[in-house]
Amino acid sequence: MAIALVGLPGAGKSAVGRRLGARLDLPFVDTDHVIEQRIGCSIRDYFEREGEIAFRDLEQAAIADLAAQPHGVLATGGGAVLREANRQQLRDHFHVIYLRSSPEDLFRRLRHDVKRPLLQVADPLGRLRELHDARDPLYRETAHEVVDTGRPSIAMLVNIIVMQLELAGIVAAGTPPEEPSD
Ligand SMILES: Nc1ncnc2c1ncn2[C@@H]1O[C@H](COP(=O)(O)OP(=O)(O)O)[C@@H](O)[C@H]1O
Ligand SMILES: O=C(O)C1=C[C@@H](OP(=O)(O)O)[C@@H](O)[C@H](O)C1
Ligand SMILES: [Mg+2]
Repeated sequence: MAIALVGLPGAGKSAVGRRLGARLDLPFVDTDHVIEQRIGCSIRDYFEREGEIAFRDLEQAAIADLAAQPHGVLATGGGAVLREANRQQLRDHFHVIYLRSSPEDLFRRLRHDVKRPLLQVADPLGRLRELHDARDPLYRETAHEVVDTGRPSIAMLVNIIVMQLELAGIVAAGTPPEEPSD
């Protein structure tokens, strides 16, 4: 079974994905982590040094590799849906869930974050609004289902996703629920 999470930076793809993998007893992979292992430095440093297009090429290669043997829970980077080839690979080989969030909620979560290169600007909330407008249709086009992340905690989101996967017959019913620890 292969599940991929898409959504804007801060939507919870990495945090929810890790806990979802543990809950379903499936391996968890983060494309950003795969890329960092390959380049031997942080994505922020790579972005600054080599530019966005070089990063997108690495991201496309990582997604193609992971889609060749789809298994487990995959957290993508927020820009993975920008390329048509990635959208197709994800849609064809994974059950894709769009973690939808408002720019305002994301801003609250990421205000003090320094790791996300696209948000190191004077007006990060404005940038998040632009990213949301440009990408929301692409996330929707790629995803098989949409989960709203505005109010639920990470633990609740894991429970909501498992319930939806059970209802859709993608995982067997009866996985014990996540403890609400946050
Ligand atoms: N639903 C949520 N409620 C509270 N905090 C969250 C939620 N989703 C994510 N976070 C927090 O927001 C930050 C960004 O989450 P992360 O998983 O790295 O996002 P992404 O991988 O989508 O960019 C992390 O500190 C994470 O713990
Ligand atoms: O939105 C984007 O274009 C990006 C999101 C990041 O991942 P997260 O969505 O996990 O922050 C990372 O892939 C890179 O900085 C580019
Ligand atoms: Mg992430």
